[in-house]
Amino acid sequence: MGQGNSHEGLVFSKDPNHPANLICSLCKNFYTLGWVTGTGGGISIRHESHVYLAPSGVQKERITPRDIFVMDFPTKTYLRSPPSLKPSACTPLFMASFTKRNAGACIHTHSQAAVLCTLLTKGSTWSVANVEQIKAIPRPSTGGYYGFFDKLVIPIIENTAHEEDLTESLEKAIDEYPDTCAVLVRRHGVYVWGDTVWKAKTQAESLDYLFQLAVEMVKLGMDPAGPIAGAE
Ligand SMILES: CSC[C@@H](O)[C@@H](O)C(=O)COP(=O)(O)O
Ligand SMILES: [Zn+2]
Repeated sequence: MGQGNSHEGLVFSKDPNHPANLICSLCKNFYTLGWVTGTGGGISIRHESHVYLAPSGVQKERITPRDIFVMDFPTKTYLRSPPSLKPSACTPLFMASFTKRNAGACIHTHSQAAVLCTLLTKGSTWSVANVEQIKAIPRPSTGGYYGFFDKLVIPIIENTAHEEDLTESLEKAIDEYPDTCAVLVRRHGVYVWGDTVWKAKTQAESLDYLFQLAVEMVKLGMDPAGPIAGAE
């Protein structure tokens, strides 16, 4: 065991639902979806007072629990730092969802559909309406979820040279869009969070479905946020 691995109990568990195991299995899953290819993207999980983070610049689908960083959430100090690795550059962005929204997990993808949706508009939001999958997206102001006839609006922030420099604009978007569970990053990807890791996953999947659908709709000359044809 190298230096920095003194807290093995924090990451080694036979439980497949232990956050350190989940980060590894979900990254494999996300890799097959094209969300975390070429080291981009990732996921962080907050469980009780601990935040679990992947290392930076590594092939995310090959991470093992040995590589996982653990932060003490109240003090923001690292309890476990694997030697020769740095925590994900997305850490301050994941932390924004934990501190501002009390999220239990935050997923960052480099999904091409997400990137394309940021290129379909020069504006600061992306919208979709009247699609069944919208109903999987929570709407905190109502205490429930979006309805089929609602318009879902996701803020878009501009990309920066370095991931951590996105923090201020992501925090601003979270404040300005209290109903959003995601922020798109132009020419880069999306951050999606949820109350639990499973909610974050279903919300990220639902949003990616909507991003892919919207791209196809635009190719067919349809407006993803427009009214239902014939119902105007
Ligand atoms: C392909 S490099 C991508 C990184 O710059 C960044 O955008 C990213 O999503 C992952 O950062 P990382 O520090 O590897 O967790
Ligand atoms: Zn990224």
